[in-house]
Order: sequence, then C-alpha cells, then structure tokens
Amino acid sequence: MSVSDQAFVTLATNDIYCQGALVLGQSLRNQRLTRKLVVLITPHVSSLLRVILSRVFDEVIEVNLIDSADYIHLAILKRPELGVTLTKLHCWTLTHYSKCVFLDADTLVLSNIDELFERGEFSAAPDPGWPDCFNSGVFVFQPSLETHSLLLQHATDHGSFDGADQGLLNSFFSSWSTADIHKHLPFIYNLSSNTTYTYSPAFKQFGSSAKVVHFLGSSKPWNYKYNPQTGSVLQEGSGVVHQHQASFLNLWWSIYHRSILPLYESLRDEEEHASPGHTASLSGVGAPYANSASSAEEPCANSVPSAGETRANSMAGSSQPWPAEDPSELSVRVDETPPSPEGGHSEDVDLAVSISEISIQEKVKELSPEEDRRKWEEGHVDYMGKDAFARIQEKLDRFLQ
Ligand SMILES: O=c1ccn([C@@H]2O[C@H](COP(=O)(O)OP(=O)(O)O[C@H]3O[C@H](CO)[C@@H](O)[C@H](O)[C@H]3O)[C@@H](O)[C@H]2O)c(=O)[nH]1
Ligand SMILES: [Mn+2]
Repeated sequence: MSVSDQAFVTLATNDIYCQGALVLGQSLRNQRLTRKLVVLITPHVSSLLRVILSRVFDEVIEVNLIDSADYIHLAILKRPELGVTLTKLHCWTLTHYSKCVFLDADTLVLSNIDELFERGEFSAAPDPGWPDCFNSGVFVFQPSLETHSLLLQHATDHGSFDGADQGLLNSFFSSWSTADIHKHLPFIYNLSSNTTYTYSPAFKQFGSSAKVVHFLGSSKPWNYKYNPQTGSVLQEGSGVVHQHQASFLNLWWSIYHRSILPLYESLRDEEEHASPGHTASLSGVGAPYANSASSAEEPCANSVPSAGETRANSMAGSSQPWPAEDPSELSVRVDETPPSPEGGHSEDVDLAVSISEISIQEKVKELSPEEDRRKWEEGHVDYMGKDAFARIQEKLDRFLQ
C-alpha cells in the first residue's frame, strides 16, 4: 500500500504547545509509524523549537495568516478570536497529501492507529460534553483548497458557535451526527483523559483498548510538575487528579523526559561542536536539561528519532527565513532536591544533587540580578538562560569527580 501521500498532522502556534506536539509526534513514532509526520506552526514559534520539532517531524510547515488571501483577513477582522481556529483549518491546504489524520497537540497516541486512514472525510469521535457534536481534537480529512476556502467562507459568514474550530467544523460538517455511522470514530480514538471517571464501569470495560488519549480542557500535561525519580506527576494544588488521568499524565511525562529533553541536550552538543559561523541562529539558547549523567545511563539512542530531512516549508505566501535570534517563550525548570538540614558542609550538598522536579513554564521576563541570584540559590535554575551551561558544567564536573 502506498502510504507516502498520507500524513498525521498537528498544530502548535507557540513554544508551549510545541511541547505537546513533540510528545505526540514521538508517541506516533513509538507505534510503528508508517505515515509522514507534519506539524503546522505560526511565525511566533521560536527558532529553537523549530529545530527541535524538525528532529521529530518530517515536515515543519509555517503557516502565515497575515500574508494569506483577503478572505482570511476579513474573517480575522470580523472575529479576531478565531485566529488560532483558522490556523487549524490550514491543514486542508496540505494538498501534497491525499488523506490525513489531524491530532491536537494535547493528544497522546498509545497504539498504532493506521486503520484511521481507511475512513473518509469527515470522521471524528463524539465530544464527551455533547455527543451529538464531534470533538475536533482527532479527525480524518482530505486536503483540498476548495474545502479550505469553503471553510473560511463559512467562518466569515457564520462565525463559530463556540468561538473556535470545533463549533465551526461541526456546523460545516453538520450531517456528521446522522448521515454515516462510519464517520463516527469510536471513543477509543479520542478518549478524554479527564472524563474517564464519569462513567467508570465503561472505562473499566473498554479503557484498556484506548488508542488516543486527549488532554482536553484547561489543564494540560505541561502544566503539571513531574518527578522523574518516581515517574509521576506531582499532585499538588486544588485539582484532584483521578487515577486514570494520572497514569496518562505520567505516560506523557515519561516520553517527554526520556525522548524530548535529550533532543535539547543533543542540540546543545551539536552547537558546541559547530563552527562559530554556524551557531548564530542558536546562540543564546541553553539546554534545559541538566542531568547529563543520568541521561547517559539510559539507552536513549533508540528513542531519539531520526526524522527525514526537515523541510521548513512556507505556505500561504510566507517565505521569511527563521528569525536569527529570538528568545524561546518557554523555560524548562529542573529543580533540585533542597539540601537536607543534616547535610553538613557544602560539598555534601553538591553530591546530593538529584533532579526531583521538572516543569515547563512560560519564560519569565527579566529578573533583577538579586532576584536572579536568590532563585539560583534556591535551586530554581533557568537552564534556558544565557550562561546556564557553564554553571551546569561546573556542577556536573564536581558531581562526576
Ligand atoms: O494557543 C494555542 C491553542 C491551541 N493550539 C492548537 O489547537 C489545538 C486545540 O486547542 P486545545 O487547547 O487542545 O483545545 P481543547 O482543550 O482540546 O478544546 C476543545 O475545543 C477546541 C476549540 O474548539 C478544539 O480545537 C479542541 O479540539 C477541543 O477538544 C491544540 O491542541 C493545539 O494543536 C495552539 O497551537 N496554540
Ligand atoms: Mn485538545
């Protein structure tokens, strides 16, 4: 079967959602990937993340709404909140593929889902909140410029009843709920992680056959903190995390820790070995990953994908090169265990260094030097910061002696 003209497609409009896209892409690669992997990004995504994305995805395609045709302009002017929504609709412009499966960046693939390519446009699973609507986090579609412009026209004429893509797509593909049962994907292809417990006998019966988990709603996996030593997310704060949800979150984070963080680290190594002339586009970017010692113990070579040549394609009229130096919006924090009170003199503290907490945050702008120093002393280290690597190296050297 010829499958090179079929693809899995996702979308990330900023560096934070890129973290989700990376884990999703890696989760697809972990399940005997037979189709191309495509990520749509917008100009806002930093050059660091574009490089990292290109290690996992076959194609990193920038879509630029501003340079697009006038009807998009009109739609945006009329309904500015549809910005991100319209970006998702750009997946219909991928006409070098005959059929695609779109997956939200907050989904995680648990087993091979190639059979979805046997379905036609428009196939999707019911939304758990209103099952007569489909959820637009996972769907099968057929790229077509005609459909694309009809969708945009629909957005201009009717807007969207939820202000986003799901409302728009449901009113556009309005016969979904009644016309053809083959276009109803089983719930196991879009299992919402936070509603599993609302019908727990069903989850008990069918949950083990789940193929795609969707972290829909406001708390995304990257909002949690993770302890790589226990392999679990830290359940602090108000929200109660149900057991099933916690195990999906743990799975997301274990992929992030095992396969995505090492990509940052290998990029940093490459940057160091590259000639100075070639480092310009990555300068100012530090690796967020401190614990080289422990990552070296893990056989992570298998999990680091060797994706095909990256094509930083430009669509919809945009052809700008990547910005030479733009700060990443995200910061990965690796917080160390605080020294124990009995720890004694300072050398013990360094030897006791162990990574107990990883979190992903939007980068905090410009701390004062005093604040910066206090954070460092407290163990809150901004590994994306300018001179972070020199400090990490010092620590590692002492640790390894
Ligand atoms: O700032 C953003 C927000 C969203 N996205 C992309 O758009 C998708 C949808 O957003 P998400 O935060 O995942 O929305 P959900 O919590 O899943 O909410 C629901 O409602 C959305 C709006 O209708 C639909 O897009 C979703 O599929 C549906 O599950 C994301 O996964 C990303 O791929 C970005 O790239 N950047
Ligand atoms: Mn989603």
